[in-house]
Amino acid sequence: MKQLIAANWKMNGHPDWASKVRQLAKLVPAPSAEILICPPHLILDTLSAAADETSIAIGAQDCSEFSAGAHTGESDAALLAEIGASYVILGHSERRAAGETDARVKAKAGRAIEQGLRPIICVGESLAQREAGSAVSVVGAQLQASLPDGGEFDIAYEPIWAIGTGKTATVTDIAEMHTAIRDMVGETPRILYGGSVKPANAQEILGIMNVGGALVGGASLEMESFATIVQAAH
Ligand SMILES: O=C[C@H](O)COP(=O)(O)O
Repeated sequence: MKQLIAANWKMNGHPDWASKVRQLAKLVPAPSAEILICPPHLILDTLSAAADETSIAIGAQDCSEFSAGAHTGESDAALLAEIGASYVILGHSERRAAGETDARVKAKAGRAIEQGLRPIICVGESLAQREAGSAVSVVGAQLQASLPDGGEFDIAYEPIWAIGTGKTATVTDIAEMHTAIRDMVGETPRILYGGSVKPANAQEILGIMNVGGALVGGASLEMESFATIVQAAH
């Protein structure tokens, strides 16, 4: 399977940013990796229209575990798929910090798969957990409790202390964790790395064994920078 280079725009964007999708398509007309942009839900349909006839996929940043109904403020997976999403990020640490549980991530993943979305399930340890030597067991427990029972999905390993901080995990840390995750989940899911991925370190990170792509935050907001990361994939 191709590596997946995913942009998580978080709460950044504007309908005008459709132009960024067109710019990216021009910068990387024949990418060797799969490209995904996950914009805020409010502009997902606009971005999806801009991505039409390009090889860029559009994804959501979360979805509800419920079907349509009395769930104020939630995003229905069926509707996200309808307006152009093919992926959904689930269990990002910024949502886990706001109370998202493993059980809820698992329920959301089940619902997403049912509606034709491919979940990217995020896991990762805090700095305190890494320093205590429990990074692998923390991530293992998250995986056990939050992965769906079937269907196709990807995993993103994002050490919390490396997100938006400019600190990247070392090659050894990434290799050890990705190998541990691979041993836990088997051959199928891609295992993306996320946490301060940027043009300067992308090639090295994407070359590590068992790294199936990258989930990029800050460096995905400018298309020149994101395109360089896409070009570093294999
Ligand atoms: O979802 C993306 C991650 O949170 C990484 O963000 P970052 O590249 O800004 O560190």
